[in-house]
Amino acid sequence: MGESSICQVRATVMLYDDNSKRWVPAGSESTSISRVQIYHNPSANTFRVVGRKLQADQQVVINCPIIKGMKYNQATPNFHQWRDHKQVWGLNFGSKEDATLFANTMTHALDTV
Ligand SMILES: CCOC(=O)[C@@H]1C[C@@H](CC)[C@@H]2C=C[C@H]3CCN(C(=O)[C@@H]4CC[C@H]5C=C[C@]6(CCCN6C(=O)[C@H](Cc6ccccc6Cl)NC(C)=O)C(=O)N54)[C@@H]3C(=O)N12
Repeated sequence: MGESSICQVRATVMLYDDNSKRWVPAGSESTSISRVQIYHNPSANTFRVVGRKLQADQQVVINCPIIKGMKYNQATPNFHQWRDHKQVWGLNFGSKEDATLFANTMTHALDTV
């Protein structure tokens, strides 16, 4: 049994650059919308966030496991963020509905792992 996508939203995936104290777009320089999904592997009971640019190249801009105890911060209604072991991710959602859907799925994942 492989992984299946349990939620799909549109968001710009950002990384916080500690040196410049700025948010920079993940992946190649261009700030653009990605399709961001949460995948669930039921046999391993693992979840991860995967984002691909909507542009032709479908570049993977985030592939981040959802780790037990991770804090998911809804900084604003459509900008949410979390830390992994080495960086801070930010999602700038295309809509508040997408933000709510993603947050609900992330919360479910964090309650389950
Ligand atoms: C409107 C104009 O927006 C902007 O120009 C930029 C570009 C906008 C998108 C393209 C983006 C949108 C929305 C706002 C919302 C506020 N915000 C910030 O960055 C705030 C302001 C101060 C700054 C300081 C630190 C910083 C960065 C790194 C992480 N962090 C923390 O505070 C973490 C948070 C956290 C809490 C709990 C759990 C996990 C985590 Cl991660 N705390 C800790 C304890 O880790 C942070 O989030 N910060 C955004 C912003 O400015 N911008």
